Amino acid sequence: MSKLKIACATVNQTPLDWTGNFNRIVDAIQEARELGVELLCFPELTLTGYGSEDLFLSHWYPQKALLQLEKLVAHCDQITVAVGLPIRIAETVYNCMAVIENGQLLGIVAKQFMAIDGVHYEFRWFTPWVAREIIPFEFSGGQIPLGDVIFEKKGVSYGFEICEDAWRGDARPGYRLQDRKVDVIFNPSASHFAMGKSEIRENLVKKSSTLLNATYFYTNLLGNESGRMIFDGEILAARAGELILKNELLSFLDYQVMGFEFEKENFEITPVPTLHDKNNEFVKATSLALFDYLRKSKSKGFVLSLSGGADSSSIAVLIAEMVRRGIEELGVSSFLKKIGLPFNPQTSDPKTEIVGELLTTAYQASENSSYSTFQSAKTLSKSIGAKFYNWEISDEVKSYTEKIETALGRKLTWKDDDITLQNIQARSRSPIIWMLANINNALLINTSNRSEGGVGYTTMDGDTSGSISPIAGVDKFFLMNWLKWAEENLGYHGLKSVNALTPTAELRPNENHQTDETDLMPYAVIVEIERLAIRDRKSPMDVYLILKENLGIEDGLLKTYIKKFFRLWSRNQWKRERLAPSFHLDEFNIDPKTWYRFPILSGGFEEELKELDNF
Ligand SMILES: Nc1ncnc2c1ncn2[C@@H]1O[C@H](COP(=O)(O)OP(=O)(O)OC[C@H]2O[C@@H]([n+]3cccc(C(=O)O)c3)[C@H](O)[C@@H]2O)[C@@H](O)[C@H]1O
Ligand SMILES: Nc1ncnc2c1ncn2[C@@H]1O[C@H](COP(=O)(O)OP(=O)(O)OP(=O)(O)O)[C@@H](O)[C@H]1O
Ligand SMILES: NC(=O)CC[C@H](N)C(=O)O
Repeated sequence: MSKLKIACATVNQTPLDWTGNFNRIVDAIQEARELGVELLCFPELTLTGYGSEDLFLSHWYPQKALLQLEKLVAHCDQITVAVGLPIRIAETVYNCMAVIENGQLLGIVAKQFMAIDGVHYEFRWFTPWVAREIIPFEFSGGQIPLGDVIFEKKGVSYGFEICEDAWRGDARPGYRLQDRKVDVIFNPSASHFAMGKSEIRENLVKKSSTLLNATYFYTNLLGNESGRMIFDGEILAARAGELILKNELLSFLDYQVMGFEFEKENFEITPVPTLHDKNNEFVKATSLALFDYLRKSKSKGFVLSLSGGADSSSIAVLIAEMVRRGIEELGVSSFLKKIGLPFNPQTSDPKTEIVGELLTTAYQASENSSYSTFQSAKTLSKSIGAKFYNWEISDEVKSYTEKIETALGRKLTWKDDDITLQNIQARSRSPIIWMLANINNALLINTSNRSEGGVGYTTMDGDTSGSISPIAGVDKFFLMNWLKWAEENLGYHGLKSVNALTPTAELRPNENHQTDETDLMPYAVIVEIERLAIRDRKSPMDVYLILKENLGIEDGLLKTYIKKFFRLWSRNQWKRERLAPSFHLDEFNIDPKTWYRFPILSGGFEEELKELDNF
């Protein structure tokens, strides 16, 4: 029985970077050839990038992708390559995989099921292909089959389930591939990263291999392709229910190629061990996403208003980790070249030096800031090597306040003007930190987390200022635990004082002892309500009935929390519409442009909350 060396490639693409996308594919093919690979599968929509959005709807974009495919054919000598691209036929666009062999296009497979849940909106761009249909397609002066096509190489037959195809239970194309007795099924994917997702995929791939009686290969795109979604570049293979191939996820490399020698029979199965840890997944995904965002936006670094509290401190650590992981995997010079930083580290600690070049932090004290947050910010910033500034915003706050008092002809007081007096502090920090971002040509980081976003606990154009919002997809409860984990497991001893603080906005006079949780409710409760109300789309009454069983909170208090959440949620949709782009990191998020849409103006659940009150 002949053997066939099969591999998958993952690749970090960018919409509209035609040359870069093409070259990375060609480089991966070259590496595969050097490894003796005979059949190589790339992820979904490799030639264009998955996140091309409404470019897919145009005529010229799929046409140009087809020209890229024509060009690629010449690079596929002595190898079979499957690569993803959009194909337009008259007024419909299909999400396809093209199979090229020895300088010839053999055929094109079209996706049958559209991904439409959570962050996916494929029906906007693509039409599902009808099972069993195959049509002739004109290509380079000839005709090739397009549709529900299968292929064969050296006696090994193979077919495709394109990403979502595999997630559709009994309807999945894999069952018909099984009827057609294929030996190998490839799943080229563009599957968004979410903590815990890799384990779900492993189970899908293992189950598919037994269910469909085939060796099942899976390959995902890599990196922060186009802003919000992160791809983890996962490559997997399973046979007879055992995982036999898995790569290192969330790589900083342009591409990875991984595979093995396939035999129909006599195949020795060596299961690969796997390890899943959300804390680790979070830091890997976010640091890679920051790296890609930095280089793809051609920015020169990051600016962070660092309060010493949990949110801003977690971002400082994520940027330090971006440098640590990046130089560990790419090496110092390659890392610096990729981000376009003309800089030569002079010491034996390049990581700290590079953090100093890339990250500028500033503590901006108001009259209500405490010495402990200042110490915490300074210690952390210095410990990672970031630039640290420290100034007061009291003059600006005083100047604005006096101007409005003169205009109104009255004094502002904490009794009558609480929110105004809080917000002016947060807003006075914004213009000056934006100046640093402009001077450095750097990205200003917004520090919002999902819990704050859910209840709008943030000042618009104050602490919402920023160009990216890296942690807006995770809840505060998770972040606080993650920071403790990072102090212990990643060696960030500078987090000791951060982890000792109670979350507070420090916007009211000190004698008020303001804390986030007294202003709102315990963060652990926000998480529970948010999961049910947003992730599971439950009504206020359902949220109450479920939490009443699970949380052990006094009835009246629980109702108060739930009412507060739904009221604040509704009132603050407009704020979520205005947050800087954020990364999708968890099983759900509250970003109106990706996971959760909600009316900006609404009745705010008043009827439902009254029913809850009267229950
Ligand atoms: N539907 C709608 N569409 C568009 N705009 C709408 C709107 N409803 C209200 N607005 C506008 O919203 C404004 C109110 O929003 P905004 O000015 O942001 O202020 P607001 O949401 O009223 O207050 C900010 C809250 O965030 C807390 N905070 C601020 C800063 C930092 C932190 C921290 O944790 O460190 C916490 C602060 O304690 C306070 O509870 C109104 O003046 C109005 O202009
Ligand atoms: N004294 C300060 N100096 C610099 N930036 C500040 C200061 N106070 C607040 N900020 C900015 O406003 C943001 C919002 O504050 P918030 O309290 O929500 O977050 P945090 O202080 O980082 O964390 P925590 O809520 O745990 O205290 C901060 O992340 C920071 O960017
Ligand atoms: N691109 C897709 O088809 C995504 C499908 C699937 N829901 C996933 O997240 O993996």
